[in-house]
Amino acid sequence: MIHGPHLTLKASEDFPANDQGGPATPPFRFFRPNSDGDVSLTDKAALRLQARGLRSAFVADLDPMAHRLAFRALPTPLRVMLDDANTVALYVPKDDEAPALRLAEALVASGKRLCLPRVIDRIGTMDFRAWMPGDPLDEGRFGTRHPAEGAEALHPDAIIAPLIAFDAAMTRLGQGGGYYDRAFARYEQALRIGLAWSVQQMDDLPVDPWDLPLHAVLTERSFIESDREPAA
Ligand SMILES: Nc1nc2c(c(=O)[nH]1)N(C=O)[C@@H](CNc1ccc(C(=O)N[C@@H](CCC(=O)O)C(=O)O)cc1)CN2
Ligand SMILES: Nc1ncnc2c1ncn2[C@@H]1O[C@H](COP(=O)(O)OP(=O)(O)OP(=O)(O)O)[C@@H](O)[C@H]1O
Repeated sequence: MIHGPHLTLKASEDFPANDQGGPATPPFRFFRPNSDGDVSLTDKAALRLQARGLRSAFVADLDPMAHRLAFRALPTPLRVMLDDANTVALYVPKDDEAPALRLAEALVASGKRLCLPRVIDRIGTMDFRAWMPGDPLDEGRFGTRHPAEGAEALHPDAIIAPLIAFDAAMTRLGQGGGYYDRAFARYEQALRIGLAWSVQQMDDLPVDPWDLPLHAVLTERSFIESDREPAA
């Protein structure tokens, strides 16, 4: 539907190279699998394994100062994209995921209500519960954390989502539970914004029929925006 060659990208904001004192990292490119290869790199599970390894090596190698500074600011094009969004969903990062909660203060300062996902069951259902910096978090499934019991359920206007990998067509590869796919389908008017380390960008991820493309991805180096109308 929305995927395809018509979906071209512009780098709306490329952060100055190495402005955070971090290592210069060339964009990673996956080798396309060849037809007689014995490892299918198009297989989502194999891609997840490799992408997790890359992400973890990248984060381990990151200069501590660069890590501390990453994702601290809300870049102007993202701020503009979020102009009409009252309620923004962040996530509590685990493992080496991009540190989404660092955006919380800036979002609150620009008048947004925040919410976080709460996993409801093991078959892919989650909802979004109100949260403010400083509010307590409960332990959830899969090592995730979510707002405490009783936090108000909110309808997000923008969903800032974790990911394992993304590509130039704004395809998102997640943990494989389908939690975000379902949330994107349920809140189909909401903006879908991926948050990732730049090393998580790959060439041509496989697309399943239920995959909805992201509207933008924010990395520690750039803000990559799809050129189609947001929340169409
Ligand atoms: N930080 C964060 N929160 C999130 C997600 C996420 O990807 N990251 N989710 C995105 O969907 C939802 C939770 N779903 C998740 C599904 C699988 C795993 C995961 O790490 N799976 C491990 C096995 C863990 C286990 O079974 O205990 C794995 O696949 O190796 C994490 C979250 C909602 N909250
Ligand atoms: N809108 C939907 N409704 C019902 N099931 C869905 C929907 N979207 C995806 N699924 C199911 O979720 C499962 C996992 O999908 P996929 O491998 O694309 O997950 P993912 O996007 O990587 O994970 P996540 O969204 O949890 O980060 C698939 O079996 C798929 O059938």
